[in-house]
Amino acid sequence: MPADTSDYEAELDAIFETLAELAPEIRASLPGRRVKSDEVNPSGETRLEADAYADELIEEALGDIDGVGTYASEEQAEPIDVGSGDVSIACDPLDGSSNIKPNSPMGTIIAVYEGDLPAGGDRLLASGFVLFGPILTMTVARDGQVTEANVGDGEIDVIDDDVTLPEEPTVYGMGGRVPDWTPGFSAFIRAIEQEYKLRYGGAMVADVNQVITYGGIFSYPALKSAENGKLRLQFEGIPIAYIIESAGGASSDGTQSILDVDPEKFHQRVPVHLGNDEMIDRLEATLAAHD
Ligand SMILES: O=P(O)(O)OC[C@H]1O[C@](O)(COP(=O)(O)O)[C@@H](O)[C@@H]1O
Ligand SMILES: [Mg+2]
Ligand SMILES: [Mg+2]
Repeated sequence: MPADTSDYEAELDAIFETLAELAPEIRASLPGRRVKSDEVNPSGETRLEADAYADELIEEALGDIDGVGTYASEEQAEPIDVGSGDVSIACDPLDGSSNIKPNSPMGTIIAVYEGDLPAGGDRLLASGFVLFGPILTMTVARDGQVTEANVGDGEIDVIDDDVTLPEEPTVYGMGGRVPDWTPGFSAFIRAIEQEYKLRYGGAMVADVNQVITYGGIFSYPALKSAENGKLRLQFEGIPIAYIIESAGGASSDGTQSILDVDPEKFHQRVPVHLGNDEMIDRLEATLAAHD
């Protein structure tokens, strides 16, 4: 169960209003920043100039909000003290940033936690993502409710105040090389590919938004070469799991909700499965049968 938000309404309002204001600014900064920098992030990935720029912009704006004490980013080794206050923000400034080169969609993810990091789903106050697609949108989960808004002009213009996964799933998308999948995960995909359409673009927020829109499942699974997969718990796993669960779906690390995973390390990775309840149940059952 995520944390009680009643003492943090003002901070949450300010955080999401500020993120909406930043969205067009981040988008406008992208065309000139498609090249790689010579830096490597804490997960060992080469940063793009766009990753670094978006991170600075977000740290400055969200770090300035009253009540926000800590800003942490996938792009930085340690959380940063940005003021006094009990609210910590964990951010993936650009999710799927390798998509900038082919000009494909990507996003920004934020998780708002109560207290110090690393934190688990029980200390999450709210989460959201901006999707830099043909339309600039922001999807926010707060108090168990998901809203989608247009933020193209920096204002929150709500399109849907009760985003819910469709009951009939139709799409699936998953990361990792096929020979690197575990036997259980391969068996699950072999079964569902008979029924559903493949949709995978390489940016979690965009791939997850396909699932939110059409119903289905998104996975970045445990791999033979990496038992915790690729995605990071604080910055990607927990915030998106909360959005999917609040929209009536389910999340799993293979055996339990991602919101129940123990946060041990700041840049910890976690296998991620998100989608309609029955597909997550079927996945967990197939993985258990191949254990
Ligand atoms: O290139 P792969 O292995 O399919 O990985 C894609 C996954 O990696 C990510 O791009 C990781 O995010 P970052 O760009 O923030 O590192 C996810 O958005 C996406 O699901
Ligand atoms: Mg990411
Ligand atoms: Mg990123």
